[in-house]
Amino acid sequence: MRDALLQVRDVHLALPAPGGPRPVLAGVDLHVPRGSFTCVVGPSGCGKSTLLGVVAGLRRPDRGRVLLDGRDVTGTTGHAAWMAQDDLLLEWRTVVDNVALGLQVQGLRRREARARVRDLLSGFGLADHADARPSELSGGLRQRAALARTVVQGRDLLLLDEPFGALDALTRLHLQRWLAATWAAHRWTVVMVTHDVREAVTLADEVVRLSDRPAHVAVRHVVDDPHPRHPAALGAGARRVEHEVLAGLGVLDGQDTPGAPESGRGTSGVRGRSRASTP
Ligand SMILES: Nc1ncnc2c1ncn2[C@@H]1O[C@H](COP(=O)(O)OP(=O)(O)OP(=O)(O)O)[C@@H](O)[C@H]1O
Repeated sequence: MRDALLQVRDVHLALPAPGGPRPVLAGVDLHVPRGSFTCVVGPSGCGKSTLLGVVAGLRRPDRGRVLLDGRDVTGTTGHAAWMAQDDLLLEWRTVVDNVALGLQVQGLRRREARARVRDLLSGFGLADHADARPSELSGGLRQRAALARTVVQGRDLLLLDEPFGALDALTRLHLQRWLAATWAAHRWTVVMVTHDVREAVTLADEVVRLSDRPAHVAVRHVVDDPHPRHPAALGAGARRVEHEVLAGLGVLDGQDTPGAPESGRGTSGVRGRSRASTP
C-alpha cells in the first residue's frame, strides 16, 4: 500500500438530534496516498459531508484521529482547502480578484496575489475571463473559478463536496472531462464527495462507498485504468467498478446491465479490485 498523505482512523461522531445525539460516523477509516484522487459515495444523508468536515478539522470527532503525513491534525484547520456545490464567488469582485482572495486570506497583498493568480487562470481556461464578474460566467466557468480559488491556496489536500452537483448534465460532463485532464497534469491530493457514480469512476483512483448512517467504509474499489479518463468512453475497469458501486448502492436489481463486464456479478464478484473494509 502506498504511503498515505491522509489517514482517517476509526472516526466516530454523533450529532445533535431531537431525541439526543445521533451517531453519524461509526468507525470510518480512509487511506489517501499523496497525489491520488479518492471519491466518496454513499446513500443520501449517510454522513459524507460530515466526514469531509472532520477531515478539514471543522468538526472534532468523538473518537478517532485524522493524520496528515503522520501528523495528528484532528480538530485543527489549515491543512485542507474546501470547495462545495455553491461556488461562493463574490459577485462584486472580478474572477481574478475572487481567485486572489484564496491568497489574500493567507496574508498576501492584493497586487502580489493578483499577479500569481493570473498565471493560474490560463491553466483553468479562465484567462479570457479574468476581469469578468461572476454573473457574466456560465455555470461551468464559475465552478472552474471556484476550483482555482481552492487550488491556489496551496494546501496539501483538496476536499471537494459535490462540486458539480448543481450543474446541468452537459456542463457537468464537460467539467468532468476537464477536471480529469487537469488533475492528471497536476496530481493534487483530492478527496471528493459525489452522488454521481460515473463521475467517481471517471476521476478516482479509489472509490470509497460508505454504508448507511451511521457510516463506516463498506467497500473500497480501486480503479486502475490510466488517467485521464473520459466519462463517455470509460475503459473496462472503470465500467466494472461503476457496476459494482451501483450494485452496492442497491441501484441494480441483479439483472445484467449494459456496460457490465459479465452477467450476474455483484460487488463481491470481482476479487482483488474491491476490498471489503473491516469496520
Ligand atoms: N449540524 C448538524 N447538526 C445535526 N445533524 C446534522 C448536522 N449536519 C448534518 N446532520 C445530519 O447528519 C447526517 C449526515 O449528514 P451529511 O450532510 O453529512 O450527509 P451526506 O451523506 O453528505 O448527505 P447528502 O447525501 O444528502 O449530501 C444527516 O442525517 C444530517 O441530517
